[in-house]
Amino acid sequence: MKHEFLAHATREEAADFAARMASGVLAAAIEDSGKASFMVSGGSSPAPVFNRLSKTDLAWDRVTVGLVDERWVGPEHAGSNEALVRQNLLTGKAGAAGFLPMKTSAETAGEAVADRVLAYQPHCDPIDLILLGMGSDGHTASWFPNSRGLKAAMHAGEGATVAAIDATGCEIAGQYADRMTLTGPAIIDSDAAILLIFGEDKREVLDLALKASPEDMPVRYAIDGLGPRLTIIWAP
Ligand SMILES: O=C1O[C@H](COP(=O)(O)O)[C@@H](O)[C@H](O)[C@H]1O
Repeated sequence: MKHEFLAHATREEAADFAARMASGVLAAAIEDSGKASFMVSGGSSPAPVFNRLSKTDLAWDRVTVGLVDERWVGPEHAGSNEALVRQNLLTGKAGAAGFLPMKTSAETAGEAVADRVLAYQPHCDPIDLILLGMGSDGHTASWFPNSRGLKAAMHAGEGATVAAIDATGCEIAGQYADRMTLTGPAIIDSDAAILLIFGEDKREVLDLALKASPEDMPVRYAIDGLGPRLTIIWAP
């Protein structure tokens, strides 16, 4: 069985739907097990969903929010995914949620992997909900085509929740080459997933990815692995 694809007329409607779906999934997980893990992406797409969720009634003190990936810069940096999440999601009602950073004081993402694998393990067993994005090169998380560490990250062993990526030379990664990302097993074992994409250009990228190999367009690996647990939400 494959993913569900939902096209909305506007980005506002898509963000409303994604926020409603996310709060429903998290509430069900809390009802089931008393807690929920919510792994979120950075980049430009998720902020409208974060803003809606931050105003949503939920037992946020039972939710642990973590990152799908991080650029190896501190939270004071404009490119930090942690900063985006703190400013847009972890405010208001959602301010009661716990937060699991990826960035540590280690010099490089690689040096922090062992520590972050352990920190993320209890919350990836499996992840209750993951919010993915997709770049115009077909990357998701920090799985950049042709990046160093991509294969090891996608095909990591069970329990290896995070990995380092060196995206030097990958245009879309820009100045943020040193990164940490959730691994293949962490992402594709998630109980539920949303892939949020905006714009006609990204719909074309998605169409290409559905015909491409996971190595060329790594979002394909997440789409195939998640199958019916994935909802793709798109708006022009
Ligand atoms: O660098 C990143 O890019 C992707 C896609 O971002 P977008 O700006 O095109 O929405 C994002 O999912 C990832 O978390 C981020 O680090």
